[in-house]
Amino acid sequence: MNTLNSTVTSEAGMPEQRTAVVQEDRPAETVIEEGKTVGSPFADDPKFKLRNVEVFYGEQRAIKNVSLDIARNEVIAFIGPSGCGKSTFLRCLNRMNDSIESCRVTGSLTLDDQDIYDPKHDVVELRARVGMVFQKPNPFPKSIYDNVAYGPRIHGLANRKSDLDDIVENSLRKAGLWDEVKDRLDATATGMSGGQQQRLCIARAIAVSPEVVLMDEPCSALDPIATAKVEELIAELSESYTIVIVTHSMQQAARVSHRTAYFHLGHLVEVNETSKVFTSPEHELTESYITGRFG
Ligand SMILES: Nc1ncnc2c1ncn2[C@@H]1O[C@H](COP(=O)(O)OP(=O)(O)OP(=O)(O)O)[C@@H](O)[C@H]1O
Repeated sequence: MNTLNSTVTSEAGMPEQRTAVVQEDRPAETVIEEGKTVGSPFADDPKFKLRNVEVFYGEQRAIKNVSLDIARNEVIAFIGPSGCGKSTFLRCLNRMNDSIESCRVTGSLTLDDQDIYDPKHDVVELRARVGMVFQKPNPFPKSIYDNVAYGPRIHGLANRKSDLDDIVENSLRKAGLWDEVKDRLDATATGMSGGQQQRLCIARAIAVSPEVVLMDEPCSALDPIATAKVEELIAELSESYTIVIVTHSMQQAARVSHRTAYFHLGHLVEVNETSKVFTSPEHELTESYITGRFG
């Protein structure tokens, strides 16, 4: 028997132990060494630098000593079995977890070397820099125009009506929606199809010129055609923005992302170039997940 001086979690989700005991006849890769991520979790010039991040819901530790860089203008996908902590970790990046009373985040999280959890950090400004698109399209019960104009108005980004018109048009164009809605900007947004609503939410997120867009399963409520449109959009947006996407679909991760991060029971097990993760994963748990042995 070998003894590891670190916390591990077994593939079967056995309780954590501070000291891991590995059976000789069991490959070492089936255990997770806490804080050790295989592959390439770090970048030369990161946008986000995340170190030893832990997230607690009350006593429950949902994210366990995760360190990761998110590079400028990359699309990185977070994948892993249900409940492994993908959304929790994503929500740390613009402090969306702040609204959950029992939630506590520790570790170092910087955006362009600024500590985003510094109590002096302006959360409204952070969320303008790091926008978010949710699983279910959630347009405001307002007109299409007002949905996109909302952010620029509250952030004072346009002095004149014509400036606001330009922002609305550009955002809708970038979201691939302008031609479909330009003749009915005053129509209520909730009357649009689900796919159009989700692209409107993307237009709303980019209207405030964010640097990063977080997407939490943005296509899970969409049909295949609407999904394909959003995926095309992600590829176009990646020229201007850093994109972090949580997805249950491995095919989607493979189609849209440059790097893929595999989470398991709150640990970040492996991060690599997406093609490598899906063709030759380094960690046995990643391989088990992508080959459908669990998940
Ligand atoms: N608001 C909350 N309060 C308490 N526990 C929570 C809360 N949100 C998530 N959790 C717990 O934290 C862990 C990680 O959940 P999270 O939703 O981040 O996982 P996930 O990988 O995104 O899951 P899924 O793929 O099912 O959406 C789970 O055990 C979950 O039950």
